[in-house]
Amino acid sequence: MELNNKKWTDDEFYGVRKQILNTWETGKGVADLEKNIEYAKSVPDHKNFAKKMEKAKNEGITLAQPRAGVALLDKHIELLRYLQDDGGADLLPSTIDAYTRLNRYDECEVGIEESRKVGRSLLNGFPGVNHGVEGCRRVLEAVNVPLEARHGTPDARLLTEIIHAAGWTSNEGGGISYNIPYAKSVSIERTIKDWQYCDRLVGIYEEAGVSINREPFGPLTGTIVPPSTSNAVAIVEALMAAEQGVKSITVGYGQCGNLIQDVAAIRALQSQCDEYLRNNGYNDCVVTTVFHQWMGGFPADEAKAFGVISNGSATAALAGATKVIVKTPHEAIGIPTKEANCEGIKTTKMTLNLLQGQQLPMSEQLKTEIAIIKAETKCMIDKLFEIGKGDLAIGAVKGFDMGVIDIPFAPSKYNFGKMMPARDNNGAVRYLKFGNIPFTKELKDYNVKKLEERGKFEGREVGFQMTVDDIFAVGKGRLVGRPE
Ligand SMILES: CCC[C@H]1O[C@@H](n2cnc3c(N)ncnc32)[C@H](O)[C@@H]1O
Repeated sequence: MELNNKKWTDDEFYGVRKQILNTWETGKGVADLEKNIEYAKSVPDHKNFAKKMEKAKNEGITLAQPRAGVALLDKHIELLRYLQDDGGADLLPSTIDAYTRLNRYDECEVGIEESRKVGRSLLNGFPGVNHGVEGCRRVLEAVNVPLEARHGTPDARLLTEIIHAAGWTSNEGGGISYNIPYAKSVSIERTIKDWQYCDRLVGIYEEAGVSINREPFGPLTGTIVPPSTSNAVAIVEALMAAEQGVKSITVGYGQCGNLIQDVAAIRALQSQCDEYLRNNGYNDCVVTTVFHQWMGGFPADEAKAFGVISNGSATAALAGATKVIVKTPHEAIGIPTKEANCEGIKTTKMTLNLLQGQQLPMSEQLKTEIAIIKAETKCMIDKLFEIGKGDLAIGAVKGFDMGVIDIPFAPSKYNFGKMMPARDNNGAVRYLKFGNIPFTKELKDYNVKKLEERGKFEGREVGFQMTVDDIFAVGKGRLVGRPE
């Protein structure tokens, strides 16, 4: 099938569906799409992700959502109920394990078996495909808030069929955001097509009256990604999802650390995503935003980790993000215990509650940062439309090949890999090397000027050593990687 940014026909969709459902035995359990939709229709409104996100946006509140996932079904249910009841999570995940993300369901079977033997999770997440629609429905029926699959799966087609048949009304990911940061040699054409399938499935549920939320993965490599780079990817994935019939879209952004720039990134993301959707004829989408607490290196000291978590929560609230993704005091170690995960949520909710109703007021500085982010984002997206001759999917594939969008520190061989970021003297993330990103001269000059201010302050050359120092800075307890 040729790649293009057009809604799939029924023949195209159902042709692929038959083949997908045969890739693991649990695919049989979701063969009847009508029955799947009937079950999803039975999910009450308070457990519908799209509805809860829209309500939060209208009320101006920021919801808290953790990450969580373990191998065994009963343990996973116990974990989610604990995070809901003791932590106060407004929304729940099921973080899917790495084998599932690579479609290695046979390894999941082994992992589940071994986990049963030793009585603890030997998988780094919940193997949703192996537990099948029955298992995933048990998870949904055991909790009282909406449920989302969070993962990093280039080919999530079978997982998506199963989770939505189980009444999970949100799915994270996208053809770019779950490829470039997660895979080494999967083509962007392949993953855009596979995620068009996932989005078309959501469109079919929507057309049958079941609202389902889609969340492109905002942070990407989570390593000082400039806001306009991650905003551009989020908006491109939102546009491609809308073409397949998705109506509820949560665009995301990973905290960078300078308060004004982070607030500007969320404000720019919300308004520019609305604008691009409207200008491309998608007038009935509901766009919300998600702010990911700091995704880079964390301090091992738990008290300091709580400082990072609180800081991220405050930024999310002041930005007016619709939801915030919670980190835990075990971030520097790895997968958190349920207690540590719970503490991360409580710290987050305490900060959100204290700031409820407060948002950072507009200022000259904030206005400038919003304008810079929007202008940089526009340069990238409009170039994709141009080289795709109006087709965004074709433009995205060509654009990555040309370095029009270039994600720092990405493992994918399809990423251009010439752009390099670094923080300015206030910690805002700027472009140190532009690679082939098609910025205007004034935008390039702005970035250069901001980095030269830092060089002058630190008494050193502007260069890659700043980037290296910035990567380790937060783990060492500061934002800007000052020379030692
Ligand atoms: C892109 C997401 C990275 C974050 O995702 C967390 N994460 C991954 N897997 C699990 C899990 N099974 N339970 C709780 N958190 C998890 C990591 O700690 C990191 O912060």
